[in-house]
Amino acid sequence: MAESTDCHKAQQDFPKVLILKPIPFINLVSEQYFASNKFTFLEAYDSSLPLHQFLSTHSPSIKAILSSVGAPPITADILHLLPEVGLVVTTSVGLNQVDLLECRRRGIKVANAGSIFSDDVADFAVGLLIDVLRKVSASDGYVRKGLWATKGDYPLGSKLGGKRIGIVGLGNIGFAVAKRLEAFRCSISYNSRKRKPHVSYPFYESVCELAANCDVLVICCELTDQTHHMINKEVLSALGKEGVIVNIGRGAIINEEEMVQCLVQGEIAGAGLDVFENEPDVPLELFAMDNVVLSPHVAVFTPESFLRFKGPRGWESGSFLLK
Ligand SMILES: O=CC(=O)O
Repeated sequence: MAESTDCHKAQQDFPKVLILKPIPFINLVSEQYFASNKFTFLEAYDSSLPLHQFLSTHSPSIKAILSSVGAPPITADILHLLPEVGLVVTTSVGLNQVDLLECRRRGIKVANAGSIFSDDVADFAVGLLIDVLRKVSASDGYVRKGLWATKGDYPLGSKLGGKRIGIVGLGNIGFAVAKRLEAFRCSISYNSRKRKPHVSYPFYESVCELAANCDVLVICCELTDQTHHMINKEVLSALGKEGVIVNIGRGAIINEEEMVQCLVQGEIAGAGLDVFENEPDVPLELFAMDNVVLSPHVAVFTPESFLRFKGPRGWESGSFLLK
């Protein structure tokens, strides 16, 4: 009994790490993760207290925040309630849910998943593109509904090789997508915040010009104030009636309403979408379109990548990059 009380006391002294929403797929590592002997995890989502009250109650002991894809935003208001926080870590690549300016202002360190899942996301982007062009999911549905036998052959898809691919955001993921599509004999060009001096792919300063010179746009950039709704009707019209868009970045980089309109009116040919503006809500119009492939934000990583970066003593140092 004394031992368990001591143990309980010792645990109370561990630095507290706040979690605002269950970490997706944490079952991949869960037992060791929650048995940490270095931290106590405080799961705000399990508390019956309203969030602000929960945070005020625990605020002196919360030293770090663990975030993830789809977690509530870590705003200046939340950070204001947590004066002892010195570190925010997210299992995601995207940092759009973290107020980075406020973190910088307060000297809070921020770490994300860096490039450890880039291959997985890039594989998925190529998968979505092949699916849209060659109608893999649509023809699967055709066979399953028994329509092959009653209605005959399904329309053929379009060839990937030779397509002009525009990568929007040539970071780790964008580059991994480009390398894969080069192997399919596609030609690559890109738009990024800045021209990359060591990259020979043609660079377009304007995303609209990139779209006008491509058959496919693959959205790989971060969601920021600058990229919010950057892909709008004008860009999609420039991509044109034969054009296809793939999004594995964040839903709100595309003006979803305008994209749906373009798809409904046949102003672009198709879309492969892993991310949406208001996840998990997906515009209903898309459900009826067999030129659109939908997935529920799963490009993110595979169990293999997740486990590869966990050594016998937990996460290997260097897996998560400090920003
Ligand atoms: O969307 C996934 C991520 O940001 O890791």
